[in-house]
Amino acid sequence: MRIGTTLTHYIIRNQREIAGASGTFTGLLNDVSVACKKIAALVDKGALVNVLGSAESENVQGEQQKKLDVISNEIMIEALEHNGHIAALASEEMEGIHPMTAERRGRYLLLCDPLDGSSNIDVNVSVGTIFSILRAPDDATEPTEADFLRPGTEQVAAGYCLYGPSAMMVLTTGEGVSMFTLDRDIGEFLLTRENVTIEADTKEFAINASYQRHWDDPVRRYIDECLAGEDGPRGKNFNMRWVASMVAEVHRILTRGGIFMYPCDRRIRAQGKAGKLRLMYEANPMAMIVEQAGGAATTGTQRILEIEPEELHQRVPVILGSRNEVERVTSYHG
Ligand SMILES: O=P(O)(O)OC[C@H]1O[C@](O)(COP(=O)(O)O)[C@@H](O)[C@@H]1O
Ligand SMILES: [Mg+2]
Ligand SMILES: [Mg+2]
Repeated sequence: MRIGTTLTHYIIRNQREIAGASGTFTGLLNDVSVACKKIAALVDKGALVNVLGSAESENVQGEQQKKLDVISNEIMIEALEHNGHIAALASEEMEGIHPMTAERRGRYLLLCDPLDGSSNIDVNVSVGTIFSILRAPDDATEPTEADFLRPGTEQVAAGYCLYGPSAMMVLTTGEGVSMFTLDRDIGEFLLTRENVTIEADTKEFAINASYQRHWDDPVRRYIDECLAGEDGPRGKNFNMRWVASMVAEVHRILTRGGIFMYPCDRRIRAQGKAGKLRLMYEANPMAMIVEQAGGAATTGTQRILEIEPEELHQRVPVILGSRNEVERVTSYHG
């Protein structure tokens, strides 16, 4: 499609090709983009408005919430609640699902991490919103949590909005990945890149190396080999990055390749968890985007998109990005 096309027009054009499309999906993506524009405006204003700092509360996962975590969650609910596009919403910041009333019940389910990378809010470093869209069950009965527990292969669409120097919406509906940049003067996301692909090889990895002493052998081996550079078995030097906002890491990988790892380790296992990142709000949508761009995403032992979810707030190890590197780390787990 023509570079500069608005996100709304882009979605309408896509949907026109689908027989029987009712406009609900177009409306839903429009709701999400409105919410993201509102969050982008707040992130942009930062210390000028009262959105920085702690909210003095914890979310269901026992994590300290930031004011902007709570506000972003409210913005998502408000944008989606009245339009009849979704049957229910699930969010990292809410313990249970948020069902719509019967008269407002739509055909889709939306899952989101309203604000990803919250530790970066107060230091003015990139954060983002991640979302995943599933189809609601046909029978139009009251949606339940069980309706959300579907493998990532069933996602109808996934995307994120990066609040960086520019705000960017990155979207897949299962036919490749497109990027839109927010033109703040006209308040629209405009298409700036289509058919995004991730190089199969890379010389850049991202991992929080402060947990090195807790790592399992396969992860330790992979990183040791990268660090050994030209003199080691890989025969090339690697660069390292860690933003601590998954959205920013994935965006870098979509732009110039790389591998991102948040593995399970002894520290995480000792807390009774299987990983740090959330399957439904982080791993699944990002895995769909990365695969749609020709990359790969595994837990080390399994393709992320094929995991059968057991609970809404389930956590998983994540290894994603340039295909050959992800396959290498995964083979070390074999
Ligand atoms: O602080 P750590 O352990 O490096 O973790 C950073 C990771 O945590 C996350 O921030 C989790 O997201 P939230 O901010 O939504 O909780 C990821 O985006 C990021 O990759
Ligand atoms: Mg997150
Ligand atoms: Mg979050």
